[in-house]
Amino acid sequence: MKKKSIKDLDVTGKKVFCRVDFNVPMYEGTIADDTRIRAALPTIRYLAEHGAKVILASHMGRPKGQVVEELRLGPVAKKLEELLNKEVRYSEEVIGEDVKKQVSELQEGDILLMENVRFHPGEEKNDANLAKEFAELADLYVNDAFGTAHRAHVSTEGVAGHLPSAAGFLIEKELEVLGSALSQPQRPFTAIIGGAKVKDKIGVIDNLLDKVDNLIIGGGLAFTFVKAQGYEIGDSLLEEDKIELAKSFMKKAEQKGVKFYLPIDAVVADAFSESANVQKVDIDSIPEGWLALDIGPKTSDLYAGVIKESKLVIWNGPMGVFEMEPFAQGTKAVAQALADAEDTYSIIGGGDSARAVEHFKLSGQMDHISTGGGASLEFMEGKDLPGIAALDER
Ligand SMILES: Nc1ncnc2c1ncn2[C@@H]1O[C@H](COP(=O)(O)OP(=O)(O)O)[C@@H](O)[C@H]1O
Ligand SMILES: O=C(OP(=O)(O)O)[C@H](O)COP(=O)(O)O
Repeated sequence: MKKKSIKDLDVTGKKVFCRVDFNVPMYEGTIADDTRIRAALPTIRYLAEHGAKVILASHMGRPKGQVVEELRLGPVAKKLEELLNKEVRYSEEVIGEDVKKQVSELQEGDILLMENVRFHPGEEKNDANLAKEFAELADLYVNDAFGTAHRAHVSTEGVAGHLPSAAGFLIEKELEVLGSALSQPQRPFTAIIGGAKVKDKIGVIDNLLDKVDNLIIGGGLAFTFVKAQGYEIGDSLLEEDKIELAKSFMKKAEQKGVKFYLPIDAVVADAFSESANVQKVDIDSIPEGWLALDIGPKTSDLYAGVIKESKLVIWNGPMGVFEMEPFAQGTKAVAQALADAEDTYSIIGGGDSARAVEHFKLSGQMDHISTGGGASLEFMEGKDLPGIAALDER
């Protein structure tokens, strides 16, 4: 089931609705990491150089169907202009008169970025009317938003039903690299899961247990498991209704002979702040009212040892709140262990994990840095990604 590539489309003179993932981390109004924008450049350049009228669509953050000023794509349009060295038009609305007018004015090779598609309440509901409205803007649909390919939203899935469609270069590359690493994984195969999107990732763990030899848990996610082990976790991140599920995963791991690693110590703070009081404690001693914001040094050593012995490691989600110096050590230790492990093929998945590796200046020592966190995980689980499934076949 090979999907069409943009090279299979005749794009010259055509209006191409191109979904990209410009969900980049922002810090005080500026783009903290432009990896995802750079990753989309080959497709955007190809379209423009082949005379397409390019309409770019992306989301940023989770504005839940409302306009959130800080999540406007203006800074992204500027950054894109800088990277392409070419004018990028920008509309401050998702759909409406301004977008329509600007689209009608596009000449061959011109590029227009529309506003954050998640400002529209229909986007995440995969609303049929919005899909038609997007489709009416264009002649062709290209999806290059690998990071959002696991979402069945209008701009990633719904609109594909109305237009001839194809995958962009980034999606092709991601599928090729991830597909070949996972078709017959080198073993021991280790997955490291961290970060804060507990709801999203907890289900992934279930499926990974069928595939991996070692499963390492860190980040905010870990504390639902620590609680399930029977320890007190103070005010750490907790998904109360997932405790039973966490218990069942630990049982499944045991039955399947998968080694399941959880933090044995933690860095705790009395507030979610860089200037909080901080201490390192064993996992059974998290004080009441304190928050665990990083794995501790004993855990870092334990995890580094497992990484060293692995042949393939996929890593999604930081081990702690690495953006704040006092809670960055765990993430740094894991990144460093991956960088040092020469016989280990390392795949980094996800915006924040990629940002962490970049932050520690270790990107060059990783084998593949995926632009998708949740998307790469779901792909590795063997799930169909709706944003890819919806594209035309060759
Ligand atoms: N112990 C923790 N408590 C709260 N937040 C955490 C903790 N550990 C990591 N985080 C946060 O998780 C965020 C990343 O989570 P997530 O979006 O799930 O990762 P990714 O983008 O790599 O998939 C980071 O901003 C980090 O600060
Ligand atoms: O950043 C993203 O996912 P990731 O954090 O799993 O890499 C994508 O842009 C998808 O965003 P979403 O998880 O809000 O749908």
